[in-house]
Amino acid sequence: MQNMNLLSEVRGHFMTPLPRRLGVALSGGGDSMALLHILMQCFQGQDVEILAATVDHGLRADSAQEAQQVSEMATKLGVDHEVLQWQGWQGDGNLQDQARQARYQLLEAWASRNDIPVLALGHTADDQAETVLMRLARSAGVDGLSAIPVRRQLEKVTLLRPLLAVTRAQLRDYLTALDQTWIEDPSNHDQRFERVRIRQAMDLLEPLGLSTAALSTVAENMATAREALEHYSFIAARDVAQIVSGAVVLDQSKLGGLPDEILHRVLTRALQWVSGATYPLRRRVMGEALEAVRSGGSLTLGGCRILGRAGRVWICRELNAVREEAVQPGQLWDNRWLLSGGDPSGIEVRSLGKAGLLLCPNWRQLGCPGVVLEATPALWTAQELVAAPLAAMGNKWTAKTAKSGEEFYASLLSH
Ligand SMILES: Nc1ncnc2c1ncn2[C@@H]1O[C@H](COP(=O)(O)OP(=O)(O)OP(=O)(O)O)[C@@H](O)[C@H]1O
Repeated sequence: MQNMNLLSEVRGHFMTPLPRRLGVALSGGGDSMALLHILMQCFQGQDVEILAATVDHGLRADSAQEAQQVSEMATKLGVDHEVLQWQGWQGDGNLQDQARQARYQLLEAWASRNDIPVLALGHTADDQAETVLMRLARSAGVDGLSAIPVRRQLEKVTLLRPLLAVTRAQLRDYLTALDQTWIEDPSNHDQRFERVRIRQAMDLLEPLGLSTAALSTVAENMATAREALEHYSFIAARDVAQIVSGAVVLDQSKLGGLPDEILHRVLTRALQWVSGATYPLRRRVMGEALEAVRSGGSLTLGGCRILGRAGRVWICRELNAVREEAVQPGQLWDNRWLLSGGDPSGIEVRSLGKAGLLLCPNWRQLGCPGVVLEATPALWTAQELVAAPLAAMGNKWTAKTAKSGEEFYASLLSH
């Protein structure tokens, strides 16, 4: 790709009016350094201020020094730069995943603190192709194979990946022609990482026609298919699903006409929305759930209870999966219910695990009995579940469902 083409490819991702401020997630590697240079060239002489930030994960001995080096490179280019520190690693769980989530959170917070509406990331066509291969290895469906999106809307910031059609080699050539340097991350050669092994395997796949370009095209095709599926799932959800007291309730008589893929999407999102999980459940664990829903049966899955009752299928929270610290007076039962109007110091709420929730008066109301809400399938309304037992204990609470149905329908669309 010639320089001019490279610039117009990147420029083409920006709609007018241009953002007044543009953030760059700058790891200091070749991709994001090239991105910074290209954006500076694209918007030279225009009213777009470019700022950059680097996340120091603090996981390698020289990471702070490297972040400092990146900061100096940016400052030399006249770009305002900030190092964002991550100190959250507790030593257990999936390090890669936690580091990635933390990185995105820190970058998003930085952008929103600095009134930056668009944050550019340096993912390339190679990242896209590698991601498609990794997803193939997990037997992914349309969503997984659509891999890395060009654009994603977060609460206040749009993530933009304008280099997704550009290869890593093109970016290296571009930087070399400008006589610019970058930092090589040693973990890019660490065989323990799946991405590194996949990258090496690409050399063998290329002669078979499984090229970076071909795999990137698969991702593009899948992203188009995904959009169509989301559109129809959204329409289907509005028809078959209602939100009742924080539960998703499906009308079983309407499910027969739905293709498996559409029902799968509605159900996956329903389980994710009810449980509050960060990620949707994997496709391979959803088969049983689909069957239960179609047959009106019951099942516990992913922190939810699926309950067939009189022509309707309820997808509600499994009490046993609610963490104790998530249950608080005022915001009861991991944010399912909002309580207001009573005396917040007058009540204690405890999770009893399998047994249910215990609502008991504290020292101010000694003498009143506590109320145990059983975890066994009872399909309470907010009033029945919360306000009535509390009122019986002399507390004048009102309760309303904290989660809105619109939120659920919107969750079927990726933004
Ligand atoms: N430490 C960092 N600080 C700032 N930006 C970073 C950092 N690491 C990665 N990035 C940004 O993310 C882009 C992609 O890098 P990389 O492929 O390592 O990220 P990733 O987080 O694994 O990507 P994803 O999780 O989205 O697949 C980089 O080009 C850069 O824009």
